[in-house]
Amino acid sequence: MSEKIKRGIILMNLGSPDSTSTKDVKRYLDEFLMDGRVIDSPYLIRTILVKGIITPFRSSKSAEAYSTIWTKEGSPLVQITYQVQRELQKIIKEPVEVAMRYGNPTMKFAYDSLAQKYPDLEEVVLLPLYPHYAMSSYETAVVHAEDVHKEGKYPFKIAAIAPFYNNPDYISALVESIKPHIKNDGKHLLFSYHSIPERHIKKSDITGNHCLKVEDCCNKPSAAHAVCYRHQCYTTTRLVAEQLGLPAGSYSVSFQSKLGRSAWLTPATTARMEQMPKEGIKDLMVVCPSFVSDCLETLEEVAIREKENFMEAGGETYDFIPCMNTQQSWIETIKKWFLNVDEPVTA
Ligand SMILES: C=CC1=C(C)c2cc3[nH]c(cc4nc(cc5[nH]c(cc1n2)c(C)c5CCC(=O)O)C(CCC(=O)O)=C4C)c(C)c3C=C
Ligand SMILES: [Fe+2]
Ligand SMILES: [Fe+2]
Repeated sequence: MSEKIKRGIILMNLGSPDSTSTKDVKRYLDEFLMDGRVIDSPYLIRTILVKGIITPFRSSKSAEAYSTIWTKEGSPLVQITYQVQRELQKIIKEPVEVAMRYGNPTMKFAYDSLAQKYPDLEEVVLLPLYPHYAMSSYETAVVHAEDVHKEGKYPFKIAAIAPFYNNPDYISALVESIKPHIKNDGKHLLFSYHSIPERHIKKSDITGNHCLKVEDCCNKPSAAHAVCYRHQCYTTTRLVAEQLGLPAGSYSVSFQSKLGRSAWLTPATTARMEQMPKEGIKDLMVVCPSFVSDCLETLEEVAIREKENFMEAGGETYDFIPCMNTQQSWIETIKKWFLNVDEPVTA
């Protein structure tokens, strides 16, 4: 008799449009930006903002950006997540599924596939592919997964792996992805993280009086750090810099992909690209640790557009460091977390 499979894993990523047509991009952006954890205005204002202003104007520009990175298989982010699935499936016997927060494949599709193919499943481990906690990434993915799970009355329970920004295996895998680019030739290493609104940092603060309220908040001990995106980005940077032995001043942090006019985390990557050559930084490497898979924000924004900004401002060399993608140590790390799901991944 065949062995009963009791556990499975779902790799959860953000998602992409189904194609680069303006129609598909608009549908994707509407779903994404109507998420109250992404644009957190009251529903009516959000609807006017998103459907009346942002997506009618942004969709065609965004579709053009997607066309520059699209492959014959589709979106890099979705395809890389499938590649991770295949690599992981080679080294674990339990089923591995993929789900996107927005677009396809949906969370429901992943749960349904598992439930149909594996009737003995008792637990599904969710891995949101975000190293850092933000209400607009990790939180919305997990809440959505819980909602769909409740609605579908699936026979298995679910357990989510926590943000892994300081997990030693994640840090080592990230370091391994950066190391081949470091030649000890004086190049500056920029850690460019996805930005978020400052308002979100304050909203997520579980103490209500620490984040962006206390001077140098991210470096002062606080329970708020368990869900503080900026603290977690700084921590990843510090741990990677320590492991690479980078001297102070040879690396820095910036935040990319701002949308709209409100205050987002600074310094902005675009502003730094213009300033760095004037400060004497002419040779640059850029790594994007808020993403584990390459996507629009790394391949188009950082590898193409920000490079142009840096070179136009007087930069001389620019190395974009790809995400971990299907790197073997990253795949082995996911396997380890899955097999030890009851142990915390965050220190
Ligand atoms: C790293 C995690 C992410 C956080 C946090 C995040 C916050 C956030 N994003 C937007 C708006 C957009 N993001 C877009 C693309 C995009 N964002 C992430 C990840 C995070 N976003 C990824 C991986 C991607 C790429 C998706 C892909 O298909 O490759 C886009 C769409 C593209 C565009 O038109 O620029 C938007 C819009 C907000 C408003 C936000 C926090 C409030
Ligand atoms: Fe984003
Ligand atoms: Fe903080």
